[in-house]
Amino acid sequence: MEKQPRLLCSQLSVGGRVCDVTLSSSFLSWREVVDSSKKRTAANVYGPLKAAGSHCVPVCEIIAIQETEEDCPSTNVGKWQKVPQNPAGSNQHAFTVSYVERTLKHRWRCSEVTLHCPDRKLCLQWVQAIREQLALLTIRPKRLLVYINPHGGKQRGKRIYEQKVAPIFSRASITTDVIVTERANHARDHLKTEADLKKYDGVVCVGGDGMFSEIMHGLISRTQCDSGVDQSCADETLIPCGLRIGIIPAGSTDCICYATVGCNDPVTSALHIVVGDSQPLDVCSVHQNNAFLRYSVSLLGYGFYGDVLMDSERKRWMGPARYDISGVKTFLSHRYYEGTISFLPADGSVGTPRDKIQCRSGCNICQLPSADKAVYKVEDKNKDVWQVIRGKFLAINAACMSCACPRSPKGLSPSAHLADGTADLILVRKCSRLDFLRHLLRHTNKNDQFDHPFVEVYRVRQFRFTPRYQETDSELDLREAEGSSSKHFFTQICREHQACSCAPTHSSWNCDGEILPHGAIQVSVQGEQKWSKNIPMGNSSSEVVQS
Ligand SMILES: Nc1ncnc2c1ncn2[C@@H]1O[C@H](COP(=O)(O)OP(=O)(O)OP(=O)(O)O)[C@@H](O)[C@H]1O
Ligand SMILES: CCCCCCCCCCCCC/C=C/[C@@H](O)[C@H](CO)NC(=O)CCCCC
Ligand SMILES: [Ca+2]
Repeated sequence: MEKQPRLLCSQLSVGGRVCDVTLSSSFLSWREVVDSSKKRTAANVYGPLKAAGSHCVPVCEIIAIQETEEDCPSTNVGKWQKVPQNPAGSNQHAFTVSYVERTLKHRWRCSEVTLHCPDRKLCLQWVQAIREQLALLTIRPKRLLVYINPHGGKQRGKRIYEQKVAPIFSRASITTDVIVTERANHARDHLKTEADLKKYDGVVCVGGDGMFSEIMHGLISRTQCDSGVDQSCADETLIPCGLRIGIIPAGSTDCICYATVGCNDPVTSALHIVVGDSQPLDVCSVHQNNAFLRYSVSLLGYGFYGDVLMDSERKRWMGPARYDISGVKTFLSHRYYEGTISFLPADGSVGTPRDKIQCRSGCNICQLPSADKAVYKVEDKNKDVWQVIRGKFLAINAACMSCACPRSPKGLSPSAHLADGTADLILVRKCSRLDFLRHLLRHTNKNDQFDHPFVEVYRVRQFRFTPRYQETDSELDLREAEGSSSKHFFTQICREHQACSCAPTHSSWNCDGEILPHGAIQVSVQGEQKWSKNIPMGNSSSEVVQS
C-alpha cells in the first residue's frame, strides 16, 4: 500500500477497544493499540492480536457516514430515549461508517463500524473529514431513474428492490424516481420519448436480460434520435449515450449481470452502483438489408438457442424453469439448419476464443487503444477478407461477452471480452445427439466446449448469416455448382413447391433472450469506444479491484 499523507489521526474506541484511527485521501484504517507492557499470551505471542485488530477500508468503498445516536431504555419513564453509548467508559460521541465488505464468490455486503470519540468536536471533525473525501468521488451517482419489471424471473423484482436495494441507496443518499413497468416496452418507450434524462446520473434496471435490453434500446435510440443519427444504416457511427445503466438482477438468466459482476446478487449490484463502478460493453448492431433490427450485448443464437427461446416463451408462467424444460425438448428434437455464414475475423492482438484468458475489470485487451485492437494492421494480408462457411448446423452462436450465468458459470465463450470490439462466433455443425450432449454438458464443467471436431469458433468483428431458404438464386446456383447435379434438380423442385414435405426448417435468432424472427441478418460489433459511456453500473470484478 502506497503511503498517503494523513488527513486525520486520533485514538478512538471501536467495540470497547482503543484504536489508532487514521484517514488519508485513500484509506480509513483503525488498529487496536497494543499495550507493549501487557504480558504476552499464547494467543498473541506470534503477533496475531495486532493483525486481527487492524482494519483498512478504501475511501472509495465507504458507502456512508453518519453521527450515531444509540437508544437505550430509560428506567424512570419506561420509554426509549436517545443517549450516547459509552462502551469504553470515557467517550460520549460516536459516528458510524458503512462500507463494502467482500465475501465469497464475488459477493459484496454492507458492513458497519462505529467509532466512539471523547468529545463532540472531534466526532464532528471526523464526520466532516470523511464527508469531504466522499464528496470528491464525483463518479458516484446522486440521482437515479429506476425501472422495475414486476414480472421478470420469479416475479420478485419489486420485493428485491424495496427490501434489498432501496435501503442501500437511501443510506448512500441517492435519490430515486421509481417506475414499476405496466407492460412490455414501457421502460423503452418512456426512455425514448418522455424521460427527462438531464435529471439523472444513471438508469437502473431491476429485471433480467430482456429488461436490460429494453432499457439499452431506449437509451441508444433516444441518443441517436436527439443527434440525428440514422440507426437503419449499418455503417453509421453511433453517438455514445451519456447515461450508465445499472443492473439489479431479478430475471431468469441474468447473464449480463453475472458475466460483468461475477454473480447475480442484488445487494452486490446495488453496492457497485453506489460506489460508481462501471464497465464498458461491446454492443452488436443487427440489421437486415438496410433495416435496423436490434442491438445485442450477450448472445445472438440461431438454431438451438433460438428454438429454446421460442419454445420457452410459451411457458413464461413456469418462471426460470421454462428454460430447462424447453432446453431438454429442443435437445431431443435435434433439428439442424442449413445456411451460409460469412465473417470478418478480428486481429490477433485481441487474443483468440481458446486462449483461456478471462476478461476482468481493467482487462489489458479491452484497454488497448481502439487503433490496436480488432482492427487490421496495414501489413496484414487478411485485411478485410471475408471468410465464408456453408453447412448444416445445430447452433450458430455469437457471444459478445462470455455469457456466464448460473446455468453455465464460465459461459458460452469463457474467454470472450466485454469491451474488445469483437464477438466469438461459435458454429456447432450437425452431429449426433450424444456428441451434442457432450458439447452442451461442457458448458457446465471445466472441460473445453470447443474441443470437438464438429465445433468451430472464431473471433470476429462482423458476420452475416443467410439461411439456405433465403439464399438468392445466384447464391444457390453457386452452392449447387459445388454440389451434384441431382441435388440441383432436387433443390429446384423444393423451391418451386414450397409445400412439399422436404421444406426447409426455419429457426429464429435469440437476441439477448428476445425472439428475432428474421433468418438472414448482418451483425457488426460496435467498437467499445463508441459506447464508453453507455455502461452498466455494478459490474467490475472484485478480484481486480482488490489487486
Ligand atoms: N410490466 C410488464 N409486463 C409484462 N412484460 C414486461 C413488463 N415489463 C417488462 N416486460 C418484459 O418482460 C420481458 C422479460 O423480462 P426480464 O428480462 O426482466 O425477465 P426474464 O425474461 O425472466 O429474465 P432473463 O431475460 O434474464 O431470462 C422483457 O422482454 C420485458 O420487455
Ligand atoms: C440437455 C442439458 C443441457 C445443459 C446445457 C446448459 C448450457 C447452458 C448455456 C447457457 C447459455 C446462456 C446464454 C445466455 C443467453 C441470454 O441472453 C438469454 C436471455 O436471458 N437466455 C437464454 O436464452 C436462456 C438460455 C437457456 C439455455 C438452456
Ligand atoms: Ca467482446
